[in-house]
Amino acid sequence: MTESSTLTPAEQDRAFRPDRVDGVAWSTLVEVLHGAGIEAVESGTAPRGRVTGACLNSRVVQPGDLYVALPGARVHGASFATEAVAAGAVGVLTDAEGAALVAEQGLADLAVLKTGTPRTAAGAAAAAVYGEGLDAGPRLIGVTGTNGKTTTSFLACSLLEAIGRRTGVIGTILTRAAERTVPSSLTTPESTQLHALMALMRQEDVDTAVMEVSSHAVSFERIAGLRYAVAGFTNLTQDHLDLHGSMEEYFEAKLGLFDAARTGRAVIVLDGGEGPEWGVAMAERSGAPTTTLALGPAASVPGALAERHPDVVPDWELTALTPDGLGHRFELTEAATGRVLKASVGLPGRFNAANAALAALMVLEALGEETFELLQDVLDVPAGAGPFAAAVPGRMEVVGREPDGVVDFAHNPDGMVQALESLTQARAATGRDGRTILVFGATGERDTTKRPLMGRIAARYADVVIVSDDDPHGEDPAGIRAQVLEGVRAEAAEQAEQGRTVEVHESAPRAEAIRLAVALAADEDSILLAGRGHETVQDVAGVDVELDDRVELRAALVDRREGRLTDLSSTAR
Ligand SMILES: CC(=O)N[C@H]1[C@@H](OP(=O)(O)OP(=O)(O)OC[C@H]2O[C@@H](n3ccc(=O)[nH]c3=O)[C@H](O)[C@@H]2O)O[C@H](CO)[C@@H](O)[C@@H]1O[C@H](C)C(=O)N[C@@H](C)C(=O)N[C@H](CCC(=O)O)C(=O)O
Ligand SMILES: Nc1ncnc2c1ncn2[C@@H]1O[C@H](COP(=O)(O)OP(=O)(O)OP(=O)(O)O)[C@@H](O)[C@H]1O
Repeated sequence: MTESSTLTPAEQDRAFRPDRVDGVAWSTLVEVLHGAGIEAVESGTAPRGRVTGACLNSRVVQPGDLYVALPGARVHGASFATEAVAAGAVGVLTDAEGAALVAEQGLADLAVLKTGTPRTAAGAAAAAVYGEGLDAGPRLIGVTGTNGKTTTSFLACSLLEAIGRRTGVIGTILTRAAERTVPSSLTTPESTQLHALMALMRQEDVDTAVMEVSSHAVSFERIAGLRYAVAGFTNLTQDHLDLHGSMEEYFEAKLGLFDAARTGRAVIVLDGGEGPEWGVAMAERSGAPTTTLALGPAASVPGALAERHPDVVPDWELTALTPDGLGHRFELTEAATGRVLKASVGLPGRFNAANAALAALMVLEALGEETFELLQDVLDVPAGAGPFAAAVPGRMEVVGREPDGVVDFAHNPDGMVQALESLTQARAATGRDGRTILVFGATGERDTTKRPLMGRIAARYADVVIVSDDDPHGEDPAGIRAQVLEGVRAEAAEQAEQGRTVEVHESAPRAEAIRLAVALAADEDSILLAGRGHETVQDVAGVDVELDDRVELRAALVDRREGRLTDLSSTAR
C-alpha cells in the first residue's frame, strides 16, 4: 500500500530519471549483455541513435527508450510493441514468445533482442543505459522482511544524515534522492526505474541510499543488476502467500537478497517476528559474510533464541532495553569485543528498538569500523533526541501527548497486537493507569477472514474499541464494520466474564470516529488509530476521499484542549 500519487504513471517514471542521460549505442548494449553472460539474439535493424532510457511498460515509454517486453500474469508486454514504438521506443528486449508477438505486428525492422532471461537482462541493460556499471554508486543498503522495512530504512537514513552523509531512500512512503522527492508507487520500483534512480542519485551527489526490498522485488528480479553494500533482514511472518504459495517459498524469495553476488554483507536479526526459526535459517543460508543480531528482550518471543538454538552465538545482542518516554533506551553489545553502542529510539514499541538496532548495525557495516565512535556520539542521547527520535510517517507516529495520540500502519492481526501492547507497556513504564482507546476498520475487497480476528484482538488489548472504516473500496462499509464488530463483541463478552469491561462503539465516517476517541479520552489514556498510517486518501466506492488520520487526530486534540469537543457519543452507534 502506498500513498496515492497525483502523477500519471508516465510522469512518475520520468521523475525517477536523471535530468540528462548520455545513453549507449545499441551495439554497446548488446556487448554489455553478452559480457554479463546473458545470451541475447539480435534481429531487425539496429537504431542509429543512442538508447537513452529503458522501461517495461508501453504506457510510460519516452523517445529513445529500450522497451522491455515481459510476459505477465494477464498479458505479454510484447503485445504493446506497436504502442511502444509509436511513443518513441528504439528497440525491444524480450523473450522468444515476445519476439514472435513483435513479428506478428509487422515490425520486422524493429531492433529486437531476444533472450531466455529477460528480467535479468533488463537490469543489466538499464544499468548500461543509465550508468557507469555496477560499482558507480551510490553505496546501497537494502532492507527486507515482512514488517519493519519502512521504519528501519527511515531510521538508517536519519542516522546517516546525523553523521553527515548525503542520502537517498527508496520505499513504500517515498523515494528521495537528496532533496528531490518523488512519491512512491511500489515498495520496490521496477528494475528499469531503479537504475534510473541510481543515476538520479549520482546526479544529486547521494553517497548512501537505503532501499526497501519487497519479496516481489526479488521474485520478479526488480533488483537485477544492483549490488548492495549491506542487506538487512528484519523478520518473516505470514504474508503474501498469494504470490509465494508457502512460507518456505516466501523465505526462499527473501533469501535471494543475501546472495554473495548481490550483497557485500548481510545483517540478520535472528529472533524477529514470531520466533527465531526464520532468522536463524536466513543467517545459516546467507551466501554473504553475515553479522547476526539477537533481540533478546525486544524479540516478540524473548528468550526463544537461547532456548531453541543454544548453539547459535549472535555477533551482537540488544540488551538493557528500558522505557524512556514513549520510546526506549537500549544497548548493542558485540560478543567478540565486548564493545557497546548505546542508543535510544523515540518511536513507541519494543519492535522499534529492534528496527533501530538493525539500522545502526547496517550503517556500521556499510560505512566501516572507523564510523563506530561517530555512531556512539550521535546515538547515546535521551529517547526524545538524536537520529532515532525521528518520526516515520504513519509508523507509531506520536501526534500528541496526554492523552497520547498515536497513528500506526498496523493492518494485520500481528501488527495490531504489537501496536496495542506497546501502548500498554509505555503507560506501565510511566506509572500511568490509563486506558487504550482504539479506532480501526478493515479494508474492503481484501481477506475477509481477518475482520473478526482483528475485532477479537481489538477487544482483547484495548479498553475502548471504536469500529470505523478503512478503505472500503467497492464494498458496503456498514457490512465490513458489522463483520469486524462480530469479533469485537464476541471477545468483549468473553472479557466481561473475566471481569474486564470493554466499551464498544461503531462510528463513521472515520474523522468522526477519531473525534469520538479524543472526546472519550482522559489525560492518562492512549489513543491508537490503526491501519492507515501515512495514507491521505480513502477509497470509497471508487471515489478518493481526503483523509489523513494524523491531521484529524491533531485537530481533534487541539479542539479538546480548547474545550471545543462536546460530547460526541450521540454520533456513535
Ligand atoms: C501482482 C504483481 O506483482 N504483478 C506484477 C507483474 O504484473 P502482471 O504479471 O500482472 O503484468 P501484466 O498486466 O500481465 O502485464 C505484463 C507486462 O505488460 C506490460 N504492459 C501491460 C499493459 C500495457 O498496456 N502495457 C504494458 O506495457 C506490463 O508493464 C508488464 O510488464 O509484473 C509487472 C512487471 O513485469 C509488475 O509491475 C507487477 O507488479 C504490480 C505493479 C504490483 O502492484 N505489484 C505489487 C503487488 C507489488 O509488487 N508489491 C510489492 C510490495 C508488497 C508488500 O510488501 O506489501 C512492492 O514492491 O511494491
Ligand atoms: N520489527 C517489527 N516487527 C513487527 N512489527 C513491526 C516491526 N516494525 C514495524 N512493525 C509494524 O508493522 C507496521 C508496518 O511497519 P513498516 O511500514 O515499517 O513495515 P514494512 O515492512 O515497510 O511494511 P509495509 O511493506 O506493509 O509498508 C507498523 O505500523 C508496525 O505496526
